[in-house]
Amino acid sequence: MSSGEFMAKIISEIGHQLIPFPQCRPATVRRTTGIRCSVFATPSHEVNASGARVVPWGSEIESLESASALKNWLSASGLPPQKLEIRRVDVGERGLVALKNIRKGEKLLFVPPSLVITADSVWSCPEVGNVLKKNSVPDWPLLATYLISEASFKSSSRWSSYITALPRQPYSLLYWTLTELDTYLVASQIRERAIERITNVIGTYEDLRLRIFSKHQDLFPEEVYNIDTFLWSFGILFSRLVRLPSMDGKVALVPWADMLNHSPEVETFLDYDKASKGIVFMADQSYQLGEQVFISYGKKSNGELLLSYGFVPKDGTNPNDSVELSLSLKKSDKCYKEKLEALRKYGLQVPQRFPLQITGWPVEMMAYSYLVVSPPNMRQYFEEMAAAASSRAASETGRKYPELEEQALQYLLDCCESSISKYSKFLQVIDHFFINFIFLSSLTFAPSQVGSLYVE
Ligand SMILES: C[S@@+](CC[C@H](N)C(=O)[O-])C[C@H]1O[C@@H](n2cnc3c(N)ncnc32)[C@H](O)[C@@H]1O
Repeated sequence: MSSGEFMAKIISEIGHQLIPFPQCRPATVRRTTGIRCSVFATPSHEVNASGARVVPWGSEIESLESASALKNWLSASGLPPQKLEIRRVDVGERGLVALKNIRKGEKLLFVPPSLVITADSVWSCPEVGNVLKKNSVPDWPLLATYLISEASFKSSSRWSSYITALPRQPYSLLYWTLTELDTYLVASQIRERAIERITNVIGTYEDLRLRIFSKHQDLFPEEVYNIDTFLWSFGILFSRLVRLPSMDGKVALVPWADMLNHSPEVETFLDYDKASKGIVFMADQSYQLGEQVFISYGKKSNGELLLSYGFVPKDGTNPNDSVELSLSLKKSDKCYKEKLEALRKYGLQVPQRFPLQITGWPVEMMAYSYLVVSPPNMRQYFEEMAAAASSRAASETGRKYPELEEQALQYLLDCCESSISKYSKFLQVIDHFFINFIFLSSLTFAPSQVGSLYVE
């Protein structure tokens, strides 16, 4: 099936049917001959335990051999001596650990700009880069194509050691089948966002293929530039690309620094330091020799971390975790029309989603709930409640209606229960899933990472 057909299928079948993902297509091995700029392009896609096609570059994530080759190459290319070292770690499989005791506030890690990949990086095949730039391809698809192009040059590419150390199959929802999304994320908004993201990646590839690749087949052979390699490169970008605030938000892949794993308990992040002219970050806590050092990928919920990085922190460890609760007017409400009008006036929808955090919920959600349960004799307050629910009326936000309090809370409780009840199917399949997981190791997340999906 072509990626276009796949996209049409995923759009038409977003429902509950089982559909194959593109990596399930039979692996075809073709060799390129005499292709200028792609002389090393001979990908022979392997198939992993679950039948997914994996790219012929990168390495298994547990491989430390490629990581130490990366370190040697970086050192020879200008990476100064570092306070951190790549090791196998308990959280994130591979990560950076302290080579000495580190004080809070200490500047950690230094990567010079010459070792950073951005949209301005030099291409091993300049013609490929020129064609993309002439067609005004934006940064993300440009970088995705850059990674594939450099990977196809194998050891002739400047980035060969870096690419070899990248995961061959990044942990990413891009590799989940629709059945897996339906099974494990049935009641989560992340399911829709994952489908949207997969559809966007496929759409982006299709756009590049039709607009550019098909017109320059000598530069962009399908053996190299196909949906499997694009799923890989976008998976790498989603899980490793950083935005550098001090470089006007420029996006970059920062070899070495991208070996840092995320902890919800730290706030420090990577940035360009204008004074020392390199990528650095400050430790916001002290570390003992041999301890893993973390950065923050942002204040993200467990669902958002799963969406971009393919993992979920251990239960209860993410203070930024939140789930979205969907509230709606009751169809049987005698004042349905009036309430709907009031909500629309303040830009609210039916249903409307609100974020629920372990630490509390937004006052706007309570106001929406008051409106849902308020009886006809309180119609003079409908607008006031809708305004408070939209947070447009600062003075009304947080106002209480004691006579409605119990009903409003009961309504919220019912909504929570109804949302959680969608996971009954999940609970039934979980045992089955674990048995399969142990024997096939076929899914892209570890059992310890599954637990908190339940609460979404
Ligand atoms: C920027 S990379 C970090 C380096 C990565 N561990 C490696 O070996 O290539 C991001 C990926 O690391 C893993 N990761 C990062 N933080 C994690 C955490 N707290 N728990 C589990 N996996 C994590 C996820 O697979 C994520 O997609």
